[in-house]
Formats: sequence, structure tokens, C-alpha cells
Amino acid sequence: MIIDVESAQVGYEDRTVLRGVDLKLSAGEAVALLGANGSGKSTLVKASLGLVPLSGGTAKLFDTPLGKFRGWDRIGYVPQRLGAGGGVPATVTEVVSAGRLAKRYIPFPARASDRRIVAESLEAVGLADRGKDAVATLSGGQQQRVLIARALAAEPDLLVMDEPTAGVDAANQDLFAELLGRRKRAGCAVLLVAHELGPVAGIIDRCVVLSDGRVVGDGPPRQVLDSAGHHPHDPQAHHGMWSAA
Ligand SMILES: Nc1ncnc2c1ncn2[C@@H]1O[C@H](COP(=O)(O)OP(=O)(O)OP(=O)(O)O)[C@@H](O)[C@H]1O
Repeated sequence: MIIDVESAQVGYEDRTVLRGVDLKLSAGEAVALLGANGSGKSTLVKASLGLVPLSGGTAKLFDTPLGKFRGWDRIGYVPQRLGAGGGVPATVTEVVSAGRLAKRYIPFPARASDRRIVAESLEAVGLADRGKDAVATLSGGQQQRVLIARALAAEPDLLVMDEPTAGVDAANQDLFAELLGRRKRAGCAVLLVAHELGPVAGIIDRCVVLSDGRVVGDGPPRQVLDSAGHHPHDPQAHHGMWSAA
């Protein structure tokens, strides 16, 4: 099992945000994490990676309890949004090259093999011609694609992406889906937080739906989305998610 979270509980200050959540992800499997704003999707992702502490339950990565896990170079993680950034204007290529850091001791100058995969990753997200540009000069959607390219450049065994296609246009979402499919076929496990599946729907094996810190659906996309689409209590909360799937 690549991710194995059982009965996870997480709270911020005095608020409970995850209330006993299970999440399992196998090699070569792609899971979409769905749910309304504030349902706990990002928190579950962070808890799975040890970025927020569990107050209850257990979490393993690659069959290893989080506390003992050392294989961070096997994981590509794209957080929700690129931070506002400090004073040094990083270029697009630098940010993507950082995805190779975990693979080696001395980061620069990059080896030819590193440069090749950085270039391929940029090409795959449609940014081949922007490599020398400062990241800050890119649009929000383009910056998001820089982070996606960085995660891909690390050739991870687990890709975790929090709303990777927010702000990415339709053509590039197709490209992204294709790329994700390729990684998956190479045996990579994929965990995706999404509001809408869009073009990515075709490569998703399973959807896990969160509501108020609990799993309320877990199964093949069709099945989960159909049943949730007929949810009697809160149709508005899921509006848009179903229509795209
Ligand atoms: N660092 C934090 N400190 C305090 N509360 C937090 C923190 N991070 C998240 N929360 C709260 O926890 C709840 C779950 O947030 P989370 O980001 O996990 O949800 P989400 O499903 O990913 O939402 P969204 O779709 O809006 O990103 C929200 O009510 C949020 O305000």
C-alpha cells in the first residue's frame, strides 16, 4: 500500500477537522479526493504526508509508519497554491529543477539527464518556452503548471496534487491528464484533490468523497458521483463536481 491512513483524526486548535478517516492508495492507482470547501480534503492530504499531526489513528507511506519513513524522494507533492514568495525571483527552470534535488547530493550544475527531464516536464505542461522567465511574471494558472512540472520532474512513485488544475485552461488540462496517465502506467500512485474532475476523470480509478471531516463515499467514479448526485440533503454543496465528471 502506498498510502494507508486509518481512523485519522486531525484538529486545528480546538476544532476537529478530520473525524476518523480511512484512505488507501495502491501502486498504479489514481484516487480523486472530492468534497465541498472546508470538508477536510487538504488536511487529509497533509496528514497522509505527515505535514499535520494526527491526534488519533495511524498513517503509513509505502508500508512504513510515518515516523520511520525516509523515502521522501519517492513523493511528488503539489500544494494548493504557490506562496506569495520572498525577494529572490526564481525562474521557472529553477523551480522545476528543485524537483530533482532529492535525487542527489550536489544540486547544481545539473547533469544532462536532469536537464532533459526538466525540459520534458516543462514541455508536458505547455511551458517549454518559459523556462528562463521569472516565476512571478507568470499567471496563476501557469505558476500552478510550474509546480506540476516540478513534481513530475522528480519521477516520483507517489504524486499528490491539491487542486492541480485550478486556473489551468481546458487544453492544458487535457495535456495534464495525458501526462498523469503516463505516470500512472509507469506504476506511480496518484492522489488528486479536485473540485471538478474534468478531463482527468478518464484516469481516475476511485473517488473518495469527504463531508465535514468524514468519508461519505468511496468507489469507482461513476458509482460515487451518481449516488452523491442524488444526495437529498445538500445538492448545492456538490454542484459543479458532478456535472464535470
Ligand atoms: N492551518 C489551519 N488552522 C486552522 N484551521 C484550518 C487550517 N487549515 C485548515 N483549517 C480549517 O479546517 C477545515 C478544513 O480545511 P481543508 O483545507 O482541509 O478543507 P478542504 O476540503 O481542502 O477545503 P478547500 O476545498 O476550500 O481547499 C476548514 O474549515 C479550514 O478553515
